[in-house]
Amino acid sequence: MTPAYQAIPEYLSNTRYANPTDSAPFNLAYNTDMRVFEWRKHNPKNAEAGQAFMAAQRMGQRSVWDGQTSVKEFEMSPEDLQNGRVMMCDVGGGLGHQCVEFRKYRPDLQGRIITEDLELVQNMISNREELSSMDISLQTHNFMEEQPIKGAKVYYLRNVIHNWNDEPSKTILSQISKAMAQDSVVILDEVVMPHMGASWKQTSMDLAMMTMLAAKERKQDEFEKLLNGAGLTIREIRTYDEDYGDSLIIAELLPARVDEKFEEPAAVVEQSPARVDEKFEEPVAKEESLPAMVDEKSGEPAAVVV
Ligand SMILES: C[S@@+](CC[C@H](N)C(=O)[O-])C[C@H]1O[C@@H](n2cnc3c(N)ncnc32)[C@H](O)[C@@H]1O
Repeated sequence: MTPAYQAIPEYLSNTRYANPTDSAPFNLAYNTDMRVFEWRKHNPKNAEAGQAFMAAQRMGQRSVWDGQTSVKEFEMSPEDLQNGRVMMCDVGGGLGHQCVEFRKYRPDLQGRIITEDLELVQNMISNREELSSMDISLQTHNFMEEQPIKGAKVYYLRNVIHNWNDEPSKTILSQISKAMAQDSVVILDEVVMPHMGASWKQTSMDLAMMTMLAAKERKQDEFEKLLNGAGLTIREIRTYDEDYGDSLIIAELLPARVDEKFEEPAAVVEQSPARVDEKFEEPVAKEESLPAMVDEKSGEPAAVVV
């Protein structure tokens, strides 16, 4: 990462100090047009170090699976269990470490767990026996493409969306929303930035995302707008680490999307922009959010990774 940080002044000077959205200082430093994840395919040693770091990065910090944060969304009905429904689909789950931690935390919650990531990454998994003994399966998946796991109870994404700017994030979330059942939820496990007075831990994460990936940490209203664009809306936010603002953002299908997918009465369609307005007091124009909702095409400062 260091060469990318060193390239920041030159990169910003070249781009007239605009917020990076396509390329990043990383691209200048490593003289490549590829994004980090693509570049790592050609630099397997870096890829391995990056994945190991992600698995370990929050050690010593407060874990989301520590008994203080409700995980009620994962609870399955007897019918769900009988039908073999997937309880947790960890999208961009890396080496599957969050699934293992979740199982250890709540062994009483039965239901299938699937961890998804790129083939290159899943080839690095060395504890396959441990995963299968915990009923955790691997699924190779590019999250820009159709989500193969349909109707999971929870689609969980930790530190995934902060790696991408808005357009690709919308694609990732749309692929999931298309696969959701009426009662599925998406849980984003991400930093939620405050409007003012961000801590140094938060700003260092934000800087890392900009430097490596032309991406960013987001505020609550930015998450809501992004989710709306993928047919989703925030149901609840549970912050479990105040220093970082690490939070579970629980999102469900927008009522309009439920009607569209499940052919239910359309009586609540008009509520969706109002809900956003109410919650965040932002003028969310109907023209802006509704077409997007239905557009299917489309530790320490150093301890921050992509
Ligand atoms: C910041 S890491 C987070 C990993 C894990 N969720 C965690 O919290 O430790 C982002 C993950 O996204 C994966 N990823 C990047 N591009 C992907 C793609 N197109 N499809 C699926 N996974 C991808 C990376 O391989 C990496 O494991």
